[in-house]
Amino acid sequence: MSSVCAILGASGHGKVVAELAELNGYSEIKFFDDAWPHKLQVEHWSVVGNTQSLFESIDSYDCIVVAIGNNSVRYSKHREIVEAGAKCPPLIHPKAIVSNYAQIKEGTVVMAGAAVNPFSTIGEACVLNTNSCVDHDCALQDGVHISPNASLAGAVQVGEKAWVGIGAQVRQQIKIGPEAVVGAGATVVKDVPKGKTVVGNPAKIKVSNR
Ligand SMILES: CC(=O)SCCNC(=O)CCNC(=O)[C@H](O)C(C)(C)COP(=O)(O)OP(=O)(O)OC[C@H]1O[C@@H](n2cnc3c(N)ncnc32)[C@H](O)[C@@H]1OP(=O)(O)O
Repeated sequence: MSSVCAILGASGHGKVVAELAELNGYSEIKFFDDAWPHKLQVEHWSVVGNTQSLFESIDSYDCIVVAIGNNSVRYSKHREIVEAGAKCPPLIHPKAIVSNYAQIKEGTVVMAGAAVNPFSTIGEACVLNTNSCVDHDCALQDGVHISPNASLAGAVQVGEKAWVGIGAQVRQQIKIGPEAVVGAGATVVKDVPKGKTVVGNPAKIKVSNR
């Protein structure tokens, strides 16, 4: 029997999510994007409607993933579709390593090479991107993005909708506030306040953001 995955957001990230869904056994992929009907295709997959048409057909899908890079938009759209009754199981790449003792909530995607170690918890609509590492006892709230090759040491806490940039590293037991941004390549050795952007090694609050 065919199982269908709907993806909201016909973006580069959406393409990675489409292949991830195929690897998770979904035989049919349907994209939705507000650029429809102007945009009808993303690579070989069809864009079949916009956000409104997705809501109108929400019961038709075995899995719905919001593949929008912006953390706030992704999380709020995810909540709207969940409240409308969508099924949003997490998608985990067969070559990701997720501990049996970790917890991953709905709407989250775990890309190739990512690792999640024991007793870490990952909220809803998060992105654990390619080769990212979430070590033991971390707690990630909803809507977080850990970019490719970024690493969290043990017991790091990441607040709702925070973004850890590509190749960043975070020392054990650090708290990253909600909606904070850790810049690409940063080394975080102090807590990051809510909504602030930090860059560099050691990471400091970006001047324009103080
Ligand atoms: C699969 C995927 O593609 S997932 C996406 C992966 N992408 C990422 O992880 C990107 C993360 N984003 C960043 O690192 C961004 O550069 C941010 C958010 C830190 C800053 O973005 P912006 O506010 O647009 O900064 P902008 O590019 O205007 O640069 C402003 C200054 O900060 C510096 N700066 C920007 N980012 C960094 C960084 N990561 N580390 C050090 N300095 C930086 C710039 O050199 C510039 O300095 P200058 O004023 O002396 O010339």
